[in-house]
Amino acid sequence: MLYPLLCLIVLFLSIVLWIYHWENPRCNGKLPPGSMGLPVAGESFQLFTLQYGSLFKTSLVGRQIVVSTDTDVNRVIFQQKGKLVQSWYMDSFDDIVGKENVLSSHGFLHKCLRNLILNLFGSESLKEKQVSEMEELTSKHLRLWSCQQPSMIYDFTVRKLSGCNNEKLRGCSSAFLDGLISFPLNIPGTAYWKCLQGRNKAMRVIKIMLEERRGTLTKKQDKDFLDVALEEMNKAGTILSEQTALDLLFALPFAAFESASSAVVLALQYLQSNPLALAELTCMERETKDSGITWKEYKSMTFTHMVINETIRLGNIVPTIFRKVVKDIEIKDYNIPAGWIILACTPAVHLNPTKYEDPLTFNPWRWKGRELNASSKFFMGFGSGVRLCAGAEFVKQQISSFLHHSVTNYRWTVMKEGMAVR
Ligand code: HEM
Repeated sequence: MLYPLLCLIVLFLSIVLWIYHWENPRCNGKLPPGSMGLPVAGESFQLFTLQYGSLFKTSLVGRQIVVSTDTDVNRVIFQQKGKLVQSWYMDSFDDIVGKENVLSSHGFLHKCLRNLILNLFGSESLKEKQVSEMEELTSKHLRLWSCQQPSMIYDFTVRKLSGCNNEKLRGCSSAFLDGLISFPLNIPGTAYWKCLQGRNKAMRVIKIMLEERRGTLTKKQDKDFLDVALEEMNKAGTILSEQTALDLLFALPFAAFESASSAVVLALQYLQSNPLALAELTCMERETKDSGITWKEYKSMTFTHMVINETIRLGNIVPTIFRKVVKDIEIKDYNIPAGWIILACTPAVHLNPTKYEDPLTFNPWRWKGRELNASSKFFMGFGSGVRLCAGAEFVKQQISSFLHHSVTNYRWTVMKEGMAVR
């Protein structure tokens, strides 16, 4: 009788201790305010109603988390080069986009992947050549749009990566995109399962593309990502494995397509409801109206850049960025222990009325006289610091080309009202 009773008391005390530790996590200082919520579930269900100020602790799906909408804290975190914090994404995200994806990679591997991407998508490689390629493709796709074939951004990214438009690869994309943001339940029939199936199919196609290219590798001038990746993989002591290259080839078109197409659609929606902005965009003076836009012209399209920044500011395309704390951080009188996740909500500053007057209004003119860079203290739509979006210049150029052609050569009407949910 005594033994079961003792067991019950021990069990009870262990549960009480566990709940106490859950609510009062270990910390070498003061944690930010907030609550850890219920054991395990944390505050997953209340996240969007929490009100503890701009920096608070909580727990979401079993993780210890500090949420930051504080611009200074976010800036400090983004400037870190992996010593205090590391980029972090959920395991289910890594399962889908690949374990060695650029977003989750660190140190030398991250540097190597980032350089490979910037070689293709950074502003140096964009200049004249890309402007004309983009022009040609935009015009072609705008014509195709009348036949309902909107896949411009996806096709262009795949072309830059592999030199061709692979129909089979495009076929895998819809299943993949449906499941990218879904509950990670790998059971036949679920969106997540379909997504992993889509990934497997796409990876088989990409592997064949890489194999075919391996057999025909030549020293050509105009290299795509397959050429560059194979060259890098052939170097002695390289850190780039075949799997990493395949993961990158798989993930980039989707990353580019998802974000850039959202931005284009939002820009059109905002412009449609703001005739003054649409008129100003339409009457851009051209040196020679019949030829394509030059790099110099693209750089001087100030109002277009203002429209793009305003769209990204208002559009919340990337609502949060995650970092994992690798060494205790002292910040603003608080201590964030190693192992915790920081969820940096960059859009909070974009909608802060003290930084942007009447923040929910689409007003491209507010950017007059402000910096139009991809990142500044009050604009982090493309992230900031060492992980600043590697496709920022590329996507801005894509959107500029698209907006210019659609407003100068076409008129559009809204056929069915959509609703953007923030
Ligand atoms: C409007 C469109 C886009 C938005 C709003 C956007 C936003 C972002 C943000 C916020 C980050 C930082 C993530 C972090 O710090 O963890 C990021 C990273 C990245 N983006 Fe974009 N992005 C866009 C388009 C693109 C495109 C078209 C490409 C591909 C060419 C691309 C490639 C990347 C890559 C490779 C990274 C990782 C950089 C690194 O970790 O060093 N993005 N993007």
